[in-house]
Amino acid sequence: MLLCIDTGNTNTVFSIWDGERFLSHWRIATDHTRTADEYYVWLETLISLTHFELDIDRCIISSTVPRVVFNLRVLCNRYFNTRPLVVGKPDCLLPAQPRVDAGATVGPDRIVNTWAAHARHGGDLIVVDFGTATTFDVADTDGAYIGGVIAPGVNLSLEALHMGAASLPHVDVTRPERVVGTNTIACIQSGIFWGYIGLVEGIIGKIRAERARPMKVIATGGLAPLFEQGTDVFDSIEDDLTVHGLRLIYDFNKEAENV
Ligand SMILES: Nc1ncnc2c1ncn2[C@@H]1O[C@H](COP(=O)(O)OP(=O)(O)OP(=O)(O)O)[C@@H](O)[C@H]1O
Ligand SMILES: CC(C)(CO)[C@@H](O)C(=O)NCCC(=O)O
Ligand SMILES: [K+]
Repeated sequence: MLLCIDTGNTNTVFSIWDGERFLSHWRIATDHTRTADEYYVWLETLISLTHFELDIDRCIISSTVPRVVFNLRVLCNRYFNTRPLVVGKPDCLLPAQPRVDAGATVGPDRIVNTWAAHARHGGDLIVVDFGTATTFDVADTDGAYIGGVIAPGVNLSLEALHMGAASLPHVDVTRPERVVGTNTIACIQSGIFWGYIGLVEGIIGKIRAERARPMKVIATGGLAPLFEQGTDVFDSIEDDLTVHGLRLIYDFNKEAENV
């Protein structure tokens, strides 16, 4: 079985692929101090609550937090007796190379999202990921990442407002009934919800104008279903996009006899 690990700046998702389907999607807060032993105890407990055998012998990692990779490697080596593929490292082959400025690095999650969306939909695409950051990844017709946009994430913006303004409370993001709020919380919720709708629609419109071609828009990340309620720019919402891409990239390396 293949263990796919997707580490974002806020959360890390562990998913187990049995060759035909994902058996699990388990989430833990990203914390660079967590040790391999801690990951294993947590994973083993969750696995013991299911009906399947612990049979992991392969592993692939995407991490936007460089510091956690060391302990994840130790987890794979020590407990699953396998050397993991790490997206973005030279020994992990990519089905399509990012076409960006010489020497520029691209977040591995963005490379993985782009390839996953390409495999599912083909053609020119924009992937919108509502994670810690709100990112837009542009895929060329061959599925290569060719650039994008990074904006502050929804929860980060809410937190910044609360931190920077003495009288503004922390509020949860939700779709407000009206645009014009009649209390502080409703005003903030409107600013965030309709503000991000405007940001997403505006950026997608500008990318389409710049690229001058039709592009499908695929949305992912925990907040995608909420924002879908305020716009019709998304062609599809896919909550498993990153781990799906990890599985595809692992298979690509296997076919190339790189693992
Ligand atoms: N209605 C909601 N209000 C606030 N947060 C929500 C809501 N629905 C989902 N979420 C958040 O979405 C998150 C899951 O999204 P996702 O995994 O894409 O992002 P993340 O884990 O925050 O970011 P990253 O992947 O960068 O670590 C959960 O942590 C959850 O807090
Ligand atoms: C933009 C984030 C934080 C989104 O998770 C991540 O992809 C990242 O750290 N990227 C590095 C810079 C880049 O992608 O251009
Ligand atoms: K993510």
